[in-house]
Amino acid sequence: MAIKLYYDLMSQPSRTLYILLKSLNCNLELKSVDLRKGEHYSEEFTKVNRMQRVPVIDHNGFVLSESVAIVKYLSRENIIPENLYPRESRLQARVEEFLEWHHVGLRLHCAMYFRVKYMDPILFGRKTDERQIASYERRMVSALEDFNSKWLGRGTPFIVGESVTVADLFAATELEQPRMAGYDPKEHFPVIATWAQKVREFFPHYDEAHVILNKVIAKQSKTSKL
Ligand SMILES: N[C@@H](CCC(=O)N[C@@H](CS)C(=O)NCC(=O)O)C(=O)O
Repeated sequence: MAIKLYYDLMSQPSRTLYILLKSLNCNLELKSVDLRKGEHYSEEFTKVNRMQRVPVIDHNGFVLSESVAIVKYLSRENIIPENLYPRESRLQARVEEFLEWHHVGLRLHCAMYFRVKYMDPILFGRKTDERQIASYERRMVSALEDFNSKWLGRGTPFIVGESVTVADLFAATELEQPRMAGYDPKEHFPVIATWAQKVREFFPHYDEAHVILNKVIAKQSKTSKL
C-alpha cells in the first residue's frame, strides 16, 4: 500500500518529507495541496487534517500530521532507514535533540522573517514596516549564528557526526526559505554554505523539490533589475 503525502513545495517541512520519501523508493502517492490557492482550507482537506496544515501522511489509512512525529513514526515502521534516522539510543537522541531545538531555535525565526517580509505583503497587500522587518532579521541572524557555531562548526561535517541524518534535511530545507525574502544564509555563513552543499548533493531529489522556490527567486531578481 502507498504512503500518501499531502504537501506543498513552498512549505519547508513538506519539502523535507518529499525529498526523504522520494529518496526511499517507497510506494509514494503525492497529493498536492496548494497553500497559495487556499486549498488547505477546503472541506476535503480539513477532513484529512483538522489543523489545515501540510505536510500530512496517510499510511494505509493511518493519517498523521506534524513533520517530526511523521519521521519518528516512519522510522519506527522501518520505512526510514537507520542511516538517516539512527536506531541506536544515544545517536537517535542526538538527532532528536536537534529536532526539538530546530522548531523554536531555527524554524520559528527563519519562518517569521519569511512571513513578515515576503508573505504578509502578498496576503494583506501592504508593505511591512522596515523596523519590524529589521527586528525579525536580527532574531533570524542570531538563530543562524547559533546553528552555525553550536550545531555545525564542531569538527564534523553534519549535525550529528560524520553522516547525513534527517536533522540535516530539516535544517537545510528551512534555510532555503528566507532566500525568497532576499536573505541567503549561505552568503553570510561559509560553514553553513559548505554543509548545505553536502546535504544537497546527498539527496537526489533535493533540487527537484526546490524548483518552484528557485523560480520565485529568479522572477523576483528579474523584477528588481527592471
Ligand atoms: N509543525 C508543523 C508545521 C506545519 C506548518 O506550519 N505548515 C505550514 C506550511 S510550512 C502550513 O500548512 N501553513 C498553512 C497556514 O498556516 O495557513 C510541521 O512541522 O509539520
